[in-house]
Parts: sequence; structure tokens; C-alpha cells
Amino acid sequence: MSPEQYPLLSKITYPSDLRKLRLEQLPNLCEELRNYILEVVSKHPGHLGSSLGAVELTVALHYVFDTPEDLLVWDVGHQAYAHKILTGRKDRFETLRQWGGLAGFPDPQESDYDTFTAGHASNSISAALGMAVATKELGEDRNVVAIIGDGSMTGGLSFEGLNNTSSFPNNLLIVLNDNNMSIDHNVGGLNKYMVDITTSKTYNRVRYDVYRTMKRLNLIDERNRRGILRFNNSLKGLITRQPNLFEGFSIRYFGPTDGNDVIRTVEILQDIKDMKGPKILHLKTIKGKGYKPAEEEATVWHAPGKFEVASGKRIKGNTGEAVPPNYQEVFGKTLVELARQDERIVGVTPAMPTGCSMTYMMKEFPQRAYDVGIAEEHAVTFSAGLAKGGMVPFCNIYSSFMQRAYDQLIHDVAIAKIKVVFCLDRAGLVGEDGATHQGAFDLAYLSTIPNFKVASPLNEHELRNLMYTAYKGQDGPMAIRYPRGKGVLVDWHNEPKLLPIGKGREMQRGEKLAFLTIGPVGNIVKKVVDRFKDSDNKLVGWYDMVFAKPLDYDLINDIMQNYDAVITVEDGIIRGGVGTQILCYLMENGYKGQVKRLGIPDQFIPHGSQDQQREYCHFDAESIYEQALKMLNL
Ligand SMILES: Cc1ncc(C[n+]2csc(CCOP(=O)(O)OP(=O)(O)O)c2C)c(N)n1
Ligand SMILES: CC(=O)[C@@H](O)[C@H](O)COP(=O)(O)O
Ligand SMILES: [Mg+2]
Repeated sequence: MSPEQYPLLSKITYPSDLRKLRLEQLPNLCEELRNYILEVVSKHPGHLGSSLGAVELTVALHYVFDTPEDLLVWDVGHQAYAHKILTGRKDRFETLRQWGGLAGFPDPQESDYDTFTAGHASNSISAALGMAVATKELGEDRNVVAIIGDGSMTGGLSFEGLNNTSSFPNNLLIVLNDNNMSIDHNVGGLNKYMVDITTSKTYNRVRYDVYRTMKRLNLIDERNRRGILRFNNSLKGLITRQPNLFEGFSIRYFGPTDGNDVIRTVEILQDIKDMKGPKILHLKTIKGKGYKPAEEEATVWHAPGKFEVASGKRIKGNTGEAVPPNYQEVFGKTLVELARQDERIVGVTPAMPTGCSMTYMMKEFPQRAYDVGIAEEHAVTFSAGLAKGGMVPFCNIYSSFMQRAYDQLIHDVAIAKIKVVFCLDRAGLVGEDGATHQGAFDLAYLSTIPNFKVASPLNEHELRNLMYTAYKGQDGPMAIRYPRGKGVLVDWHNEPKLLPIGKGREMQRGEKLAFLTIGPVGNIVKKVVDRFKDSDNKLVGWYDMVFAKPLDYDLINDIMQNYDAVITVEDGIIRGGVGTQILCYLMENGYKGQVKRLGIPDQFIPHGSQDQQREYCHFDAESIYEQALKMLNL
């Protein structure tokens, strides 16, 4: 990092260096941080807009608090790039989200400054509250701060934390970083409340008048700054005629104030830092702050991929050739096609309309597509309610975020056999988001639930067939899981047809070794099978199981009788996954051949490309081929 380009930042390794700066130098430091984030993230893609918007509050927090002694708990953590840069990781920042490099989210194994696992939204208040209560219990003198966005504040877990905050002695500070955006537009009553509180013109005018008058009379000093903050709070109650939501939880509320004004944010933090009891500071920030394209199109620039900083042009690597669509696009367009046929079909997404392509449905049938905010539990039970009310809901949730809603799947859906179609996006290895976001567990956790059907398509045609089958060819809950990214068929738009429930397919007959696969990972196995074809096309067989539940036992019986060896391959955790279910069946039924299960081992797989992750897990084409050779004694 050149001192010419980054005169302040180049001298900072840790927050202790930052604290040596004068207050008036901080705006320049923020500018440098922003430029550095842009320089690196344009080449090594990651989450941009949130981190740009949080630069000032990050600098202010590390300036005022004695980190890492004081504890900062970041929610989601996609806004924490400035935090990473300022806490000893500047020189590795270029390795962001790459295999062996820095994680995209705070990670306690990466740094002492990262106090808690981050990646899934809304856990920061509970985690920080626990730390704050522990601190108090142990008589330690340290501050604990949770930093949470307006979108993440809508998650149920946040409310559970807020509700609990005043129950035990603690001095927790919650910093609410409110940019009035989630990835897409933020939704719901809380969002409206926060907009109202910010845009109350009378409140803002009176507050400003009071401040100006006091300043003119030279009445603003350290002593009465707190008095002004308190006065603002009472004023807000009087003028907006709304009780303050957070005060209602017995949490002292300060703000809203401009969180992109670093000096003002430092001053306020200094004022409230040592106040006793739980408190919340509401900062208004701009997502993408300081980079025009990101400010103008916050959703696109949430995680834009590679781009040219100067022009704001995103680099797409488009060769002009026809390429297969993303599974997400196929889901989105197929849902619209089905919805055209049946007005009972509706879509539900917890805050991921763009990510999962529910946007197609929202565009054509705005009344029949529901973004419920970051609320996976609610999304599942709400869908069950919709179904009870006569609709056919397609509830799309990322596989790893569905982990939040396991009880709802069982209690609110499966027991009563309610027909909801769950589309689990980002199933399997997801790439650069890493451990927190891997869709590793769904095949295992869904297969254990009675009354559930669980399937995964080999390709885009099969995704369409499964969506159609879930809607038209069965009753009760059914889950369809598919991965992040491109399919395999350029000509993907088939006429959807009904598939037999619980039936797999023989893709190639062989004599010695059978591959049993589920989902798109079958396309990798196909390459391996083709490689054997060159030498001996009788040696290996391949079966696409299609359903993890019910499993096709007829097919497995046939395989048992005709092959000496079986390799199962799934893009999911091995323990409890489809391979394990097949292994149990084979053993229970006296199979004497060899069995090898390939998939995600009993570990959390870190960030990197999906290819690197598959290789690490030994289910890339080469590893599968080697495994087959070994079992065939070749
Ligand atoms: C449980 C969970 N659901 C969904 C997501 C996907 N997600 C990541 S960031 C984000 C938006 C969060 O909004 P906010 O907290 O306001 O932060 P901002 O992006 O605006 O900085 C969403 C929906 C997630 N990480 N975790
Ligand atoms: C931080 C977060 O949880 C999301 O932004 C997530 O990274 C989205 O993943 P996709 O890029 O796969 O939609
Ligand atoms: Mg936000």
C-alpha cells in the first residue's frame, strides 16, 4: 500500500494506530478506506455497498472504544471490510473470500477482533447481550457493542434479543445502522416505523432549532450534551406521537443521526459510551456511500462481482455465446409460468427476491409474491397458513438460511401434511460466502422429517419437472433443492411433465460399479462415466436418484443384485445424507459389495470457489474417477 495514495491508512495496522490520529483527520481516513475497499473489491468480488456505507461508523467505533478489549459484534458481517482492514488484516485484504484467504465475514478464528460468528442475520443482539451480561457478572470493565442493519433488525431473533435486553443488568450498546435497505428494499412495519421516525419534519426542525439556539448561546459543552440527547428523545415522543419502540423495550434510544458523519458519530459515541444500562444509537447511513453507482443502485451493488472503479462498469465475462441459465432464473420463470395456469400459486421469499429470482413473479403478479423480510421461520409458517387458506405456496429459501426454520418445517408443516413447495436455493457448496452459507445439511435434515418429499434436479429440465410435479403431482410438503449458479442446458425450456414420486432413473447400465447420484452433481459423475466409456463401456453404471425421500428402493435392490461396488455422490453432508441412507439400506439388506460415500465431510468447508471446495471434499471429477479406479482395482 503506497503512502502516497494512502497517507493515513498506510500507517495503520491496528486500532491503536487509528486512535493516535486527531479527530479532524478521520474524514480523510474514511476516504482512504473507501478507496481501498473499492480498489480491492473491484478485483476480488465481495459485498460492497454495505461496507462502503459503514466506513464512518467503523472508524468511529474503533476510535472511541478500546478494541479488542471492548467487544464489537457485527451482524451478518458483510459490512465489516473496514473493520477487517483496521484490525491487522490490511495486508491480506486482497485475499478476500479466496481459498486460504480472508473470510468475507467476521470470523473469531481469523482474528481476536472478530468476537462472534457472522454471516446469518440477526444474531448480534443476543450474542452481544450474552457477552455484556457475562462481563457484568465477572465484574469486568469492558464495553460490548452490537452493530446491526435495519434489514437484520427485522429478523425474529433480533426481537427476542431486544425483548430480553432489559431483563438482566448490562451496559450493552446497540448501533442500528439504518440505510433503509436490505439487499432489496427493506419491508415491513419496522421499516415503516424507522422511516417515519427519521422523516418527521417537525421533530427534525424543532431539534435543529434547539441545537442552533444552544450553540448560538454557547451552551453546548460536554456537560449538557447528554441533556440534549435526552431532550431529543422526549421531543420525539411528543412530536411523532408514537411511543419509541426501543424505549418501549426499556432500551435508551439516541438518534437518528447521520452515521456517515464520522466526527459527529465519534462525539455521540463518546457521550453515551459510559452510560449505564442498555442503549441503542440509531444511525442513518447511505448504502454504497461515496461511490455513485452503488448509491444509485443499491441492490445491484450489494455484491456486484468484478467492476471497473472509474467507469462503474461491471465486468461480466460475457463471450456472446449462448450459455445455460442459472438455476435461479429457471426457478423464477417456471414459477411465473405455473402461476399463469393457476391463480392459487403464490411465491414467498424471506428477503431474497433478487437472489432467488422471485423478482419475475413480483413483476408479473405483484399481489401474489411476498417478500416477508429476514424471517425464515415466519416465511415457513406463513406459507403453511397460505396453504391452509387455499393457496399453493412456493416458498423459496436459501438452504443454509432454512436451518433457522427447522421446527416450523416439522411442527407447522409436516405434522399436518400441509402442501407447501419449498425451493431450497444455494443447496450444496456455495463458493466464496464460505462456511456460514454452505447449503450442506438440507438433504440430511429434511430426510429425517416424516411426510416430507425431498428431491433434487439433475438439470434445468428436471427442475421444471420437479416444480410441476410438486404442484400437480402430489399432496403434502415437498422440497426441491438446487445449487447456486449455472445449469447445464442452453436449451432449457422444456414442457414440464409429471415425474413419478420417489423414483430414480437408470442413466447408464454397467456391470461392476454403480454411481448413485442426486442433483446436479450427477453432471460431474457423467463426465467420469464418459471417461470409462472410452475404455470399457460395460464397467460402470450411473443412476440419478432424483428423490432423497422417498428413496427408490426398487432401484437400489436392482443395483444390489447387479453390481459389486457402489459409489454415492451428493453435494451435501455425508453424515445423514443420501449416501448414508443408501448405505444403511444396503447393509440392512445384506449387500456384500464395497460402498463408498462421497460428499461434504464432517467439517465446515471454508470460502473459495465451488471448484476448489469440491476438490477439497473429493467429489470433483478427477477425485471421483480415482476413487472408482481404486474400487475397480484398476
Ligand atoms: C438469516 C439470513 N437471512 C438472509 C440473509 C441474506 N442477507 C444478507 S445481508 C441481507 C440484508 C441485510 O440488511 P441490513 O442488515 O440492513 O444490512 P445492509 O445490507 O443494508 O447493510 C440479507 C437479506 C442472511 N445473511 N441471513
Ligand atoms: C451476506 C449474505 O448473506 C448475502 O449477501 C449472500 O452473500 C448472498 O449470497 P448470493 O450471492 O449467493 O445471493
Ligand atoms: Mg440496511
